[in-house]
Amino acid sequence: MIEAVGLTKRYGDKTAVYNLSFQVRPGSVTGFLGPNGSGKSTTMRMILGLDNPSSGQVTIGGYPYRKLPNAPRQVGALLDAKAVHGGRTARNHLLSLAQLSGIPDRRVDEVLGVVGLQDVARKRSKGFSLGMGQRLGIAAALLGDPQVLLFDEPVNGLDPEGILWVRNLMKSLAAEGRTVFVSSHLMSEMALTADHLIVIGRGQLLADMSVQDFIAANSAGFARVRTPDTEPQLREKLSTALAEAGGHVLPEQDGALRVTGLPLPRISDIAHETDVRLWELSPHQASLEEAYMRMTQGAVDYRSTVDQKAGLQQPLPPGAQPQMPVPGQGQPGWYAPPPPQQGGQPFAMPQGQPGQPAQPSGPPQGPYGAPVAPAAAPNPYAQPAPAAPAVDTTKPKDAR
Ligand SMILES: Nc1ncnc2c1ncn2[C@@H]1O[C@H](COP(=O)(O)OP(=O)(O)OP(=O)(O)O)[C@@H](O)[C@H]1O
Repeated sequence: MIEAVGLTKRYGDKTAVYNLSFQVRPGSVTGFLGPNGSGKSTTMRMILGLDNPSSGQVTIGGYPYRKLPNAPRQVGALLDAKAVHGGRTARNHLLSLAQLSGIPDRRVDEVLGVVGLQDVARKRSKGFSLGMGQRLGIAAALLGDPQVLLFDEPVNGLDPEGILWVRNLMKSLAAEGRTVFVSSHLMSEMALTADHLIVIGRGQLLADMSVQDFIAANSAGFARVRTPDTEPQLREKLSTALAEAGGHVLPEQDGALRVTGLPLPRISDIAHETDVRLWELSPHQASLEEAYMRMTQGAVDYRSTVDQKAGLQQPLPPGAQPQMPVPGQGQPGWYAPPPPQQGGQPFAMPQGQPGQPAQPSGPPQGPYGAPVAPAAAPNPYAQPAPAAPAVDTTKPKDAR
């Protein structure tokens, strides 16, 4: 088990991690989520003894990493896949790691097989693609057959087959009773891989709960309602009636309506009363991505702006319609419906000073129950956000 208690890391004026306490338990995959710069890598580095906490502590099996007996046999980690000697072959890189930790040479060939690099084992790693580098980093993490594994964005650069392989690998490692702690920005992947989530924002704990609980706590389900495409006036009629009944109605890209605030039977009754035929009425659960966006939107330091294209865009071809606004696209502050029992985000960013308890109240609500981006939410930890373009999280850190 990994246990952090009051973990804090300051770099000069910058507080990267503040008073973080959590446990990562064996037997499940624990996802570690947070916006860019929220402190995930810093936390992982402290777990691995690569950085010293300013205060607090983090232990693995009760020991700080540096005091763990034979740590490389107990803990495997992928932090930065590019941190290899590019002039060495993949096999020699792993052999040198194995020899340092008293791991037999035959284990190197085993892990090369596990990650699918056996055919390039004798090639220098500087010629490796991003995905091959990731596989080599994963091989290094598996080398000592450790009980505790940390992976920082392991699927970066992997092809779909590789992503599926990593997903199954994480799950099988956890099923063997190991502790698996994995960070990723790919929410769809996390939803399929992780059992439990630890979410941080600006260095502080936002959530520590199962994936199911996280989604339920941060977004309500919604109904998709579709009226006949051939009769657009029915759609308008139903929208008005649903809104009058207290529902929140948003258009979906395919012409359906997304309705929150009304139970399905009520929507059906309203459609019947207003004499509107339905082609679809279906219940939906918000995705992990939507729940995550809702929770963390107040803790994002690097936010993109709409590209105005300086008037350079081509005029629409004759007859073409401008795109219909779609929930979550180009609508700042719209993420997923809030959970009804909470009336909003239950895990708002702490508004107080360090050391003071977080305020449980959610951010101000906008139309459709969506929280309005806090205009001047005091953040005692962040530096002023640089006027930088959005960070492309699909690229590895060293390629951004
Ligand atoms: N060595 C350092 N010196 C100064 N500041 C640092 C250092 N390492 C990290 N930071 C700062 O600490 C904060 C947390 O960074 P960290 O890399 O841990 O975030 P992250 O959650 O891993 O981000 P990302 O998702 O972009 O990888 C950032 O503001 C970063 O600039």
